[in-house]
Amino acid sequence: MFGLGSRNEFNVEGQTVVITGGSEGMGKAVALELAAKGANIVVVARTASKLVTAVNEIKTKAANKFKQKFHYISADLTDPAECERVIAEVTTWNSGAAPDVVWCCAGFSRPGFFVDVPIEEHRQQMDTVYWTAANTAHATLRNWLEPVLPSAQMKTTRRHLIFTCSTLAFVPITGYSPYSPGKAAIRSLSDTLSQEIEMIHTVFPMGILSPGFDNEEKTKPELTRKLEEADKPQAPADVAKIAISALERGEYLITTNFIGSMMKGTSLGASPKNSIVGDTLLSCLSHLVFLQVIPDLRNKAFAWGKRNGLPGANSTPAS
Ligand SMILES: NC(=O)C1=CN([C@@H]2O[C@H](COP(=O)(O)OP(=O)(O)OC[C@H]3O[C@@H](n4cnc5c(N)ncnc54)[C@H](OP(=O)(O)O)[C@@H]3O)[C@@H](O)[C@H]2O)C=CC1
Ligand SMILES: CCCCCCCCCCCCCCCC(=O)[C@@H](N)CO
Repeated sequence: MFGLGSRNEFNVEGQTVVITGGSEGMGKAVALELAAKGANIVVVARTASKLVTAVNEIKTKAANKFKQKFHYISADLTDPAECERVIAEVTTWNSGAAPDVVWCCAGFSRPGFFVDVPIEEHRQQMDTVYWTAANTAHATLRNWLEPVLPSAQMKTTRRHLIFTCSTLAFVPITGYSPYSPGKAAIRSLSDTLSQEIEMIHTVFPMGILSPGFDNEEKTKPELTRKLEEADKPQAPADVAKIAISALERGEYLITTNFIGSMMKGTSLGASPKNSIVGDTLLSCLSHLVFLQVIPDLRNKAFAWGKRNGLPGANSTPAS
């Protein structure tokens, strides 16, 4: 938990890993990295054609192509029954053994000012961001924690359930109101589960140069772009590598760059820490930094509002 040892806390060689949202972006990058480390991989997303292409690419990265297996399942994870089906199908495919690692990467953002985004879309974002993760976690943990008769017990490897959040769960930015609340809910679920089980980790990326990012740029307000200009979006492969190294060190809340760590520091609260000394110092330092950052963000928003008017003022009223 404290990341002090040199032991690899996330050895996936020979293990079976399920990655939701594994057909593109960060999820696919995670799949490619873990295939190269010797894992069997199952990627899950809705669009089968993208999954087929992804699996073919993931296969080429296998450390041992004679031993490793690859599979995809098309499912809409906003539906809890679909998550149960996914875990059951993986278990059958895996010769009756549950997956060892489940990494929730599914999700995307549809930015816009709160009043400009129809209320149904806010609810859909909660489904896409929070419920895909919570449904997957629920189905997985029910499977993992199911009591087994002593005579049927077998030695299981160390299991890991990993959520993919966003640093917006630490520091919200205007324009992401359809999205950040779902990510903040994942963080809360993660902290709650960390008191129940030891196998939970959550990754908080900054911008990722993925197909999802290209899409969100289409509806992102100019002000949002301005407020996040300090962020230099990272390549999916870099985000995957940095997150996996942190998992190997046994970290719990994982950030992928300096600004992300500052955002975590200022919002660490009662979350379990990776390192008592390191995280406490980070927290102190980031609180000092944010004394200046918070008014800066607010002033930029105020100045933008003065120039452009209130959100919603020019939008057509809901019918
Ligand atoms: N891009 C960014 O800047 C950032 C992204 N993140 C988070 O990181 C994760 C990965 O993002 P990114 O790399 O951009 O991903 P992409 O948007 O590029 O890919 C999203 C993946 O999720 C799948 N997916 C979406 N909805 C569902 C659903 N209902 N059921 C099953 N699968 C679904 C998509 O496939 P399909 O559409 O076929 O279902 C696809 O495989 C997400 O959780 C995102 O919120 C965090 C910080 C920044
Ligand atoms: C030294 C400290 C300075 C701190 C400045 C704070 C600036 C805020 C940057 C916000 C960046 C948001 C990245 C997440 C994006 C995301 O999750 C979406 N792209 C969704 O896909």
